[in-house]
Amino acid sequence: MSDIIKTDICIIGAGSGGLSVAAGAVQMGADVVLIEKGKMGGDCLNTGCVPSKALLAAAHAAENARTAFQFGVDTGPVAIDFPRAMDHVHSVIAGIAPHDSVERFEKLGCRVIEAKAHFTGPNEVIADGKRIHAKRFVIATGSRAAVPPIDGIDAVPYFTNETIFKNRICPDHLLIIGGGPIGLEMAQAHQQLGAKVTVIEMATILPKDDPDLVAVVRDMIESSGISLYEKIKTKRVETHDDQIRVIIEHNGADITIEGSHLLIATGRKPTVDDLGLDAAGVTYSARGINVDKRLRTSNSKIFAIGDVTGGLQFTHMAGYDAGIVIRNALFRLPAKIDYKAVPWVTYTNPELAQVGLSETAAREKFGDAIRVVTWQYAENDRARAEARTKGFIKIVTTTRGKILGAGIVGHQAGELIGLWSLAISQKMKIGATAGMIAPYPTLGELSKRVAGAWYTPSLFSEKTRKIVRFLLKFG
Ligand SMILES: Cc1cc2nc3c(=O)[nH]c(=O)nc-3n(C[C@H](O)[C@H](O)[C@H](O)COP(=O)(O)OP(=O)(O)OC[C@H]3O[C@@H](n4cnc5c(N)ncnc54)[C@H](O)[C@@H]3O)c2cc1C
Ligand SMILES: NC(=O)c1ccc[n+]([C@@H]2O[C@H](COP(=O)([O-])OP(=O)(O)OC[C@H]3O[C@@H](n4cnc5c(N)ncnc54)[C@H](O)[C@@H]3O)[C@@H](O)[C@H]2O)c1
Repeated sequence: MSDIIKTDICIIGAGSGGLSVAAGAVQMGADVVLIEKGKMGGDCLNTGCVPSKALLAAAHAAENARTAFQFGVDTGPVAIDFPRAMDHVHSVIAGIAPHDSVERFEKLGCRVIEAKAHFTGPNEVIADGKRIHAKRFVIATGSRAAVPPIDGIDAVPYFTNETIFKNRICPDHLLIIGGGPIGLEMAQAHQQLGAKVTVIEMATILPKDDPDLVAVVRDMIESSGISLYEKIKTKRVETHDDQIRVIIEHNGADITIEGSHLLIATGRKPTVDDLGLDAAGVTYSARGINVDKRLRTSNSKIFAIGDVTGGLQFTHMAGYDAGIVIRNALFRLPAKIDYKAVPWVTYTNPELAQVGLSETAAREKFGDAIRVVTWQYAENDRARAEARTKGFIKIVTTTRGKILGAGIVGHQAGELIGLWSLAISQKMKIGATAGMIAPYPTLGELSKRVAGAWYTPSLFSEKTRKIVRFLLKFG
């Protein structure tokens, strides 16, 4: 226990947030110690974004084959080899892993310690028997699945995001408690790979998203054959022979749903246990570590970023937070977080993407002094050519045309939302997108057309017609 390492920055957690701080800081000349107790790359690489999107890609491939007949392409019955779909998932992880590896970070110049870390005081962390004293610490310990205290839950086997990607047998009937992004992405992935799926949600699905956009996803979920129960109380879970039973209360009566497997996808809890936060003088709650706008904790030499702060739990936000910390810790700039233009995407088919204020949030802030314009995928020629006509784009502006928020539900919505993130972060007006030349035929034209729709009432008004008729009198 006598080794003392003195360093500029000590980072606890090598997930999306910790790795971004480490890579940035070391390449800018700081001495960096990076500590990871599990797999390098954290949740996103090993048990989150990457495996979920890889499994969805396999599932969408199956669905595309099933629906290819509409293009005159007959595939015959589609056979799913579930273990090979999982092999695809793990080959994608393995392909990305070197980028997040101990070897790469050591090559960059970081000292990587593979052990569990905890604070022993305001300026000391211990890991692997080494005492680390740093000018600044960064806590980037992420989050884990929060399992609700449902009666009987401790006596039934269930998956969380940490175990579901290890499963190599296609469930006969996957029961999913929780209809957020994890629940819905996994529901669609498994349904398209051949499982029967039931989703049980205590509120409404995707409760953080615009209900008009969510309605399109709900329609897709239900029409694909997934059973969906919303506004439901889960009373109890139990095993029966080799099956799992979920007992729910529906319209005042108890209903028993029986399935072969259970996935819990009911949100996250921050990883704050056994970190010695009290010794470090860092305050926290069940939601996560408290931080100010510069991401400093109650101990100003210790920063916290990413999921552990309980904010917007996305990989791109952990990366964004990392940039704020680098500016504060390395350059002593008072950089502050600004979450006005944070996009997020749920990668179901159709995808649902959102950035800025939703219509509801905008009405709460501006009352009726907003304008809302929409444009349907069905009116986009590329969407028609690809038979992807479900969905629409919705833009919310001030009455003077400042863009406040954008929501898109439809094919490739996640690829389309970037333009609107930029527009909001740069405080652009709707005229900028209306005037943009969009290549034809692309889904990108949706953005131009919805912006054009903003001008339709004034452009094709009686007043404009009068002006045009007047000007035409002059030849
Ligand atoms: C199924 C699923 C799908 C997702 N899909 C997406 C998506 O498509 N897009 C998106 O943007 N986000 C997605 N997310 C969210 C995303 O994974 C997280 O927001 C992101 O990983 C958070 O990064 P982080 O660095 O804060 O934490 P993590 O990635 O969780 O990293 C924290 C690291 O800290 C380590 N650690 C914890 N305690 C200690 C300790 N005491 N000592 C040493 N090390 C420690 C952990 O082992 C872990 O490696 C998904 C999440 C899940 C679960
Ligand atoms: N595409 C993406 O970017 C993506 C994908 C997956 C996860 N994530 C991130 O991971 C986070 C966690 O995802 P998540 O889906 O677990 O959490 P979530 O908090 O977003 O959704 C959980 C859902 O479970 C419901 N729920 C909670 N307790 C319940 C109970 N007892 N019975 C029935 N329903 C219950 C909630 O009402 C909610 O709709 C997300 O919020 C997001 O930040 C992102």
